[in-house]
Amino acid sequence: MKSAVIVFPGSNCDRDMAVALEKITGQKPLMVWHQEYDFDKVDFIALPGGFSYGDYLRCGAMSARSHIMKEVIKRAEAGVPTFGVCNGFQILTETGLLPGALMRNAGLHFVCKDVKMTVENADTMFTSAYAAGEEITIPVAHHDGNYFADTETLDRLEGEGQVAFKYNEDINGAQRRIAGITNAKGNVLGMMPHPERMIEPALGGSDGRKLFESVMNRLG
Ligand SMILES: NC(=O)CC[C@H](N)C(=O)O
Repeated sequence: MKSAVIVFPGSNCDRDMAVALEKITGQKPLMVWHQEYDFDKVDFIALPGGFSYGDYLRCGAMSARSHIMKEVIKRAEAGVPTFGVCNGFQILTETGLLPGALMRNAGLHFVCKDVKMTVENADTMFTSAYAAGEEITIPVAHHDGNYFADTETLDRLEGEGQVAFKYNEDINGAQRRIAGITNAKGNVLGMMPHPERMIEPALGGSDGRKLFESVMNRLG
C-alpha cells in the first residue's frame, strides 16, 4: 500500500504518521509539501495532526485552501482513501469533504490524554479489523476537538453509519461524543484521536494498529 502524508507549515504529527505507515504497510510514504500541485499516484492519503499555519483564523482553515488540497480533494472525490487525524480532521471539515466543524473544547483547555472510545461502525474500510462495539484506547491532544453539526446532520451521520468512533465519556463537548466520522461514500475518515501514536506496546498500546490494517485488508 503506497501512501502519501501531506505536510503543512506547523504540522507536527507528520513523522509519527510516516513511522506508523512504514511499520504497518512496509512501505515508506511519500511526504508531500503543501506547495506541491500534484504528487505520484498513491493508494492512501494521510492528513496529519498539528498546528498548520499556527491555527490562525480557525484550525485547518488556511491549509484547506492550500495548493495541495485542491489535488487531495480531487482524489478523495474520485474515491482514494483519505484519512485526517486531529488537525487533519479539522482540514477535512474546512474543505467540506466532511460535514460539521471542530470548535474550541467546551472546557476551553487543551486536552492531552489517553481516552477510551468505542468503534461505532466496524463496517467501514477504516474500521473493519475492529469488532463492532469494541472499546479501544487512543491518545488525544487538541484544543479544538468539540465536534459540532446541526441536528439533521447528526441524525443523518448516525443513521447512515458515518459515525466511526465515539468517546466513552465527554472530553471536549463534542456533540453526541463524536470522535470520528466518514463521508457518505465511506472513503474519507476524520478523527480527533491519534491512532498513529498507539501502534505498538512501546507507545503504550496497539489499539491504533487495526485502523491501518483495515485499510490494507481492503486494498489488498
Ligand atoms: N494534535 C493536533 O493535531 C492539534 C490540532 C489542533 N491544532 C488543535 O489543537 O485543536
